Amino acid sequence: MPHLPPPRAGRRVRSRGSTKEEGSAATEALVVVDPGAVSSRGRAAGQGESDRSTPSATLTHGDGLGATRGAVRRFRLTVVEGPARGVTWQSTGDRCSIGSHHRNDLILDDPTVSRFHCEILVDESNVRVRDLKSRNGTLLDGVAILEAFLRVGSLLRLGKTVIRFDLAAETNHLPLAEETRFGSLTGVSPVMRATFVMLARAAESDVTVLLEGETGTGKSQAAHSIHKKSTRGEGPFVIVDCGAIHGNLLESELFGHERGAFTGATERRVGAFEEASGGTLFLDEVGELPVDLQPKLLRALEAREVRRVGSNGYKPVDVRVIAATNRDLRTDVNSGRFRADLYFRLAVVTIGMPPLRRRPEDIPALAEEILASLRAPREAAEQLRTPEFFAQLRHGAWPGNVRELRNYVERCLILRTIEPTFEASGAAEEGFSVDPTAPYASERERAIADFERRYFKALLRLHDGKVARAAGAAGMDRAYLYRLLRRHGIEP
Ligand SMILES: Nc1ncnc2c1ncn2[C@@H]1O[C@H](COP(=O)(O)OP(=O)(O)OP(=O)(O)O)[C@@H](O)[C@H]1O
Repeated sequence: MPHLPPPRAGRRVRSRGSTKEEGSAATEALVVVDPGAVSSRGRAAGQGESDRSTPSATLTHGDGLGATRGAVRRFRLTVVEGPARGVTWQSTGDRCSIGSHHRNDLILDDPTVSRFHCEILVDESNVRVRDLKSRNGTLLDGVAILEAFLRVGSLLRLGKTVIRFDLAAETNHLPLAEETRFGSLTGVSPVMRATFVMLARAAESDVTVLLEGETGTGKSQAAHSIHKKSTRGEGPFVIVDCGAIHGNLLESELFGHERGAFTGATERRVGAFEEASGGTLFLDEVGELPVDLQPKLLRALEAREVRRVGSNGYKPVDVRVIAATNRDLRTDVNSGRFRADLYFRLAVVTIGMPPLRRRPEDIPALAEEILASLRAPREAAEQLRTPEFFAQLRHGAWPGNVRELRNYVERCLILRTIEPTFEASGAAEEGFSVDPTAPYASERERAIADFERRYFKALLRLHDGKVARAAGAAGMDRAYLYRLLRRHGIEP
């Protein structure tokens, strides 16, 4: 698998490590409503989930298209209570962000609604609502939720506003790339091919892009691939890891400094913006940018000119900016940790890199590519190319996504043995394992996915692989159980 090449003239800095409105939600609960309830009302069966969020940007899609046909059910929202009563909204894609800010899909002019209050995401198997750390919380049928499945007729309360959710009979068709590669990224799954469409469109323009996704999902690779395919591809690609550099130094890293600007500034230094001139500046972990630096970055993005620390004058720069984050910055905007104006400057286009657990069908292709890139002796690689090995890979939880997959395959290759995957080892021994370095929302997601996989495997073992019997014993619809088994790649 190709690694990100060392950037030309660039460098990579590795990571170190209003007043309260009415209707405040006192407690929050994670409500998981059986999505089968939606299916039984005529929804198309399928697989995939989605968790990434995006504002109403020019290029959006769901990471949970799960759509072999690239289609998701259309849905409709009706405001039934509150200042916007009577307003209706119909989806044209796979999501709807709701809030009082004008960059939402459904804009609610209600002071009790947060700027980015919540988001609704649809994929082939379910529809979910996710609260974006709103001030007054999101209540689903009277219960405060962080994330929950929606049913037809569900009522969502956001402050003083109540919205009814309905599915339409029609579907929305979302574009999928025919190619199974984009630059150095590989993906055969519909969700990855949908991502490739977004990345390709971003490469055609000079627009600022915000890449969102968990660690190891390929954000850096995506940024570099966009750069290479853009008209700036021959120019420099400069990377600054905003989470790795201390505040003061970060300012100098980004904008440069004059000699004597501060203690230790013995030489004049050109910053990343100037260094990337004619090319692309990649701001990794942009959510870590200290609050006092945010206005300076905003100014640089707006005016396309920078001022070195210790200098009086501004210098124009010709740079395309791509930023990446493993957090949902909208929640940081709500909490005041990230400036809204900077967020919008960065998120002109937002693209979500889907986690590997949402696209297990990509794993064999990725593993093949990893094996080829490791240039191992043929016989050693052949030993691993077994159906058992690939089946095990598909069942892994991969909280570290493609990076973890790569490390795992490499380890197996070196040790010439098939080691237990994360799920098979840690989770089975301890019953439950968590990664406290990962964001809470993604860890919770992973825990739920882990639980489902282990539960269904144990359930099937208990019932000798008889799905109908297992479904009956578990109190589930058989078709729904089949669908979940398919989603998790579990063979009955
Ligand atoms: N779709 C993909 N196809 C091929 N390789 C991939 C893909 N996604 C990720 N990788 C590989 O996974 C590893 C991690 O990718 P990358 O560094 O781009 O992830 P990231 O999202 O930027 O991670 P972090 O947030 O931790 O910086 C790299 O070795 C990269 O080559």
